Amino acid sequence: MMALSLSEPGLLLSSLLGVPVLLFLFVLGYAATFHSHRVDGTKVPPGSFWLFPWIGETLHALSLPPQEFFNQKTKKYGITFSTHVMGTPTILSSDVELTKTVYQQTNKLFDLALPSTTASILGKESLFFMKADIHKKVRNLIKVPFSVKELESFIPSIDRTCQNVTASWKNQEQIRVYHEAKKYVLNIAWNYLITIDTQSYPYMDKMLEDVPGATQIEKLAHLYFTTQSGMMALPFRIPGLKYYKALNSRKKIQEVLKQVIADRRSGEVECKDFLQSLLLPMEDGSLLTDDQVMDNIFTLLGASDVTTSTCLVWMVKNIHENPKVYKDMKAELDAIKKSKPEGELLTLEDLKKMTITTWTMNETLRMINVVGWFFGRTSDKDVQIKDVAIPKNWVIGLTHMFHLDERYFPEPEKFNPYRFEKTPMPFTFTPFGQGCRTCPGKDLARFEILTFFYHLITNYSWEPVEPNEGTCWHPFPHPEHLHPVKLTPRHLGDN
Ligand code: HEM
Repeated sequence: MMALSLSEPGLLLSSLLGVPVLLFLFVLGYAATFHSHRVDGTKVPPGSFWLFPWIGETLHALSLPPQEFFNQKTKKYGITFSTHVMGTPTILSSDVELTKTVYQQTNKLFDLALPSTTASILGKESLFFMKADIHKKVRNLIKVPFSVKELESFIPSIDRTCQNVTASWKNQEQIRVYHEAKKYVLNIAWNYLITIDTQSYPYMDKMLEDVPGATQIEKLAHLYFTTQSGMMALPFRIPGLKYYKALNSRKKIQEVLKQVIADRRSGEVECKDFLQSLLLPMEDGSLLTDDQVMDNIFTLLGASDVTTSTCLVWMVKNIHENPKVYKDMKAELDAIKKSKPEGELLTLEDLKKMTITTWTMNETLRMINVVGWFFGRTSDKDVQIKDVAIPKNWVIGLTHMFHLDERYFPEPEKFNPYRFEKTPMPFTFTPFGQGCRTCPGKDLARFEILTFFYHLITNYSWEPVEPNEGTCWHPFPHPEHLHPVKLTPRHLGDN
């Protein structure tokens, strides 16, 4: 048999020519495979998957604000289109009816689609990954502590935390709003979860002695932030890398929580907090395991932190850029402060009076999708909803882009809280989702946000240090430099 040698010029040439041809054929086949996907004869929505498998259009999408990517695609393909992002073929849509149906079919036809790193950081027993049956039982269990009735007794704790955080700004000429907002939200979350402000945990000092931070809550916050930064990182367990550090911090928090849970189960310590309600029997009499309890504590920390602090920072920015809104909020909040005896904490009745502040929160949530670019659903079966084919294992992304549709919100690019004087059309304003997985923390978030602006506006005025600060859009939208502002203390009646 004659051996082939690449040293032969003809063979070398044809080999070199062969590589691009093979590559071309591969890419053609790859693209054709996606475009030919059908469910019951219906083709997937039009779109493009770009050239390379796995990467798809990810880099292009991440290089733009979500709205711009969406506008580009919508112009070309319509309001429902196919793409390939984050390693998965994906359908994105701003169609209200389609979104509503996907929400209604969640836990029936669809499960949540989240990155695998999120799963390993939050834990596989997280509410996010629970299947229909257990999900329903746990949602029923947490319904009580998240109800307005129960949260009402937590308002003083939110108020005290807010006063501490805002008082700490007195000696600072400048703060970074996003950083402060995160600190505030996380302190509330830990108090809500395990009553750390009034309950003593002596063993934590030893367990957390090598963790940076002056107090137990600061140490827990430090560990949590390290954990969180691994959620969207590449999943390499290599010392020094974000994901590795995140898993180590998670382990440390778990050790602490194990001890806290053991004390509660033994009846030695009893508090009126979220952890205590997770230890109650579910409707069928069964109890959550320690792992389930711990994973759901991580879930609440993660779900409350990014969302609420993102809303807070954009609200601060929006209010400053809209003097009429600022003036009206100031009048509203000053009036509430004037009506209260000195030192009295906020009540539910006070929060209910914050109408313009609530509209401003809604308008901020309308304009910025604080949960990130989109969150997805996926199915292990082919699904067809009206004329949209969703093949199995594809992701259907819920983008909430209809918040920016002029048919539902005229002049959608304009920040106009007063539009919320009228209730939006059904299913067109859904910052907290819909259906069986609607955000359970929405009232807690609302109370935190209203309290924050009550103390900010009645105690300070502020000027942004960088009026033209850019925006980082991914994974969660925030001002590029965490929004540094200069604060000036103000007294009631001051402009
Ligand atoms: C402005 C603040 C917030 C916004 C905009 C927000 C929004 C959302 C959205 C859109 C979802 C997904 C719903 C779905 O998949 O259908 C969600 C889920 C969730 N949120 Fe929130 N959230 C906020 C604050 C909070 C807070 C403060 C907590 C808890 C302390 C919380 C806990 C959760 C949990 C546990 C889930 C998962 C629910 C499930 O899968 O059953 N969120 N949130």
